[in-house]
Amino acid sequence: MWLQKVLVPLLRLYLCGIKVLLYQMFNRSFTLPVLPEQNGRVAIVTGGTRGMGLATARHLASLGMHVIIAGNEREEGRAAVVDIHEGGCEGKVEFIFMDLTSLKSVQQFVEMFRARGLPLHVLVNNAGTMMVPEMRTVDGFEFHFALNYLGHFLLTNSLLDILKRSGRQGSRSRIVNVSSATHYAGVVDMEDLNRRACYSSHGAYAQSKLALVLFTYHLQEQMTAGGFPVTVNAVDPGMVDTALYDNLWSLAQAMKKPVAKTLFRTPAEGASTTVYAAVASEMEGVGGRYVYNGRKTRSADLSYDSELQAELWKKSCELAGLREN
Ligand SMILES: NC(=O)c1ccc[n+]([C@@H]2O[C@H](COP(=O)([O-])OP(=O)(O)OC[C@H]3O[C@@H](n4cnc5c(N)ncnc54)[C@H](O)[C@@H]3O)[C@@H](O)[C@H]2O)c1
Repeated sequence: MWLQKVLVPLLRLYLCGIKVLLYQMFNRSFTLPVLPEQNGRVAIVTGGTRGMGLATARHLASLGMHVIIAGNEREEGRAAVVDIHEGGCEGKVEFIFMDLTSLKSVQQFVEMFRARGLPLHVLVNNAGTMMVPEMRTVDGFEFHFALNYLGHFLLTNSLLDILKRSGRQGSRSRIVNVSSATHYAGVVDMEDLNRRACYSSHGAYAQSKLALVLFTYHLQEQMTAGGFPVTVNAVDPGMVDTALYDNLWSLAQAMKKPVAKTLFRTPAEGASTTVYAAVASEMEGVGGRYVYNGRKTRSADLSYDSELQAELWKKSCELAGLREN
């Protein structure tokens, strides 16, 4: 059990990391094309207070977008807003509190957003955590599963009617789910989504990122079937030097530092694929893709399993207290 649930996910995850680093050693970061102005359009970026979320929020605001940063760190949120405004961006930026580890907090954020009566053109599900020790959220869910996946599942579904209303043929609303190459090492354990049997932080992180890809494909299918003007894509930013690695074991931290300096991407480079999926003209009408380094890439074989997609969707509705549609 330990071998299969702890050691194997750990080795698979580090193997994924090595592959990404080798790629980054020989390939430059993706360069964004010229992006269209976004004046009058509205975006929500979860976890936009630092790292790639902040870089994404800054870039979208520089295009004239009204950006709402949703996060659980108020001080960091205020500082992010000041930082973006001081950079002389074109758009409006604000921070609204939302803790993705609490379903109630997500619902309160949605209520607050609805009360504003704003449209929503871009939703970037970026917030995340990695390799936290075994912990439960206030709702009793495993931390990675709740924060990286289930909170975003509830947020997206709760905002879907606004996204549908805000999109048009030729100018669809866009949902961008920030996944990771670690999803290739992931397994979704439908019998034990909360990983109670034998906890591995590596396995839990990889599962949450695979769940996001399964969710992306299933939701896109629903949008296409219903003829709704909304597209959904998953993006993979590569390995990026951010606070995400703060929970690594101390030995791994020490080894990471020199490697990160030379081979990791900067937050702005990492955010470029997210920004591309969120606003590039080339991505208009394009959905159900896994985008890496600005290109459509094949995701893990498991992620295309439509039965697993549907099963996860059904279970997620139950867990998040949503009615299945
Ligand atoms: N850094 C990498 O190498 C890398 C690689 C692949 C994917 N990713 C993904 O990119 C995304 C952004 O990560 P990053 O690298 O910029 O890390 P980061 O730690 O700098 O940013 C994470 C963001 O999530 C927010 N967050 C954390 N807990 C939250 C909660 N409970 N509620 C709301 N927001 C919360 C943080 O406040 C922060 O703004 C994550 O989803 C991560 O899994 C990162």
